[in-house]
Amino acid sequence: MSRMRSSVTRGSASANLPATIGIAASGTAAGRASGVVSAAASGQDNTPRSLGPKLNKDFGQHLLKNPLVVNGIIAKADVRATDHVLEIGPGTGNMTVKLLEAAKKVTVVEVDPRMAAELRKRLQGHPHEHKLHIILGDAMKVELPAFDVCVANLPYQISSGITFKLLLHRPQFRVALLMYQREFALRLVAKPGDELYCRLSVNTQLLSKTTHAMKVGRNNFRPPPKVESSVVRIEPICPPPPINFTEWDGLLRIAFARKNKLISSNFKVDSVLAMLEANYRAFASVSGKSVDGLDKEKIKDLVTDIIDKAGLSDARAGKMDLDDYMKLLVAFNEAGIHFA
Ligand SMILES: C[S@@+](CC[C@H](N)C(=O)[O-])C[C@H]1O[C@@H](n2cnc3c(N)ncnc32)[C@H](O)[C@@H]1O
Repeated sequence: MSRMRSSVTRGSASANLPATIGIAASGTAAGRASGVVSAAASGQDNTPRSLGPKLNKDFGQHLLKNPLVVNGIIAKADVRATDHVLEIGPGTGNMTVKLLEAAKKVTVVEVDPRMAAELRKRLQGHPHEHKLHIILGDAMKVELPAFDVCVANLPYQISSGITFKLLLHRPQFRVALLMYQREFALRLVAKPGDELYCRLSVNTQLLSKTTHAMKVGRNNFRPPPKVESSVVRIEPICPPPPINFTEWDGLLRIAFARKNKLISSNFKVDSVLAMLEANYRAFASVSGKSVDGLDKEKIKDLVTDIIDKAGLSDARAGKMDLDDYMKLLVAFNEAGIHFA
């Protein structure tokens, strides 16, 4: 019986990531630096060491060598036989092989041609080879297909960017199981009042339900990274909230500039008032609204009034929830205060 070969596309560079949402979460974007090769903590290494290209830490190449972890991630993704799965960064295919068994189709996006070649070689003659489609390119730049489930042991340097690229992708997917650096993962799931609660938490949770799915120790990777990892389950909120994300993220940037201060004082910083005044004038000129007598002091009074009326005069960014932020954005916009 002749077997169909996997298909390969060279990705086009059309990253259409809207606005600025969530890209710069504070202090979280460190990549995994290479460490010393060592044996898995549990389970068997399913990557033949004699095969495969030299691992490149610039691409975050830390292969998941413990099949128990691979199977655990795929089980939590609840892949159905009818699913089209997207895998970011397949490497030598430790997860890809398992995904092919479970899904109808698997599209992988791999930036390193040596890895893509290795994957093709590994799957040559495999009974599910025909289900595999390889996109050779940078996942941040290529156009992603419609898919049901995303699974990835991510290169950590693209954690924030790829998370929002996925969340803003249309049509929406059902679920994503993504491996992150532990601290980044904890930020994604942090709740108001938690130490790690930040703009990244609020932006992600506006668009999805996030849960911490699994801790993964360093020794499950080859080579082991310097940091611990965690898998997060991400379920997009469907339909997405009808929010102008540029406005939303603009408000959050001001709020989280000093998350433990009173929110009202964050909006009274000189540079913030100047920006709000300029935006107010721009919107007023479009809508024909008068700006007679408008100055920074007037904007300050308006801001104070809005925050008071929203019942947030004692609130601090680090303790406000999604509803508080939504209420505040609506009140600001209704009064002609804009963040973009
Ligand atoms: C942490 S390794 C995971 C490999 C494999 N999935 C595994 O678990 O064994 C990350 C993979 O992503 C690839 N990669 C790095 N940056 C990428 C990017 N911007 N777009 C697509 N793939 C990327 C690397 O070449 C590497 O194969």
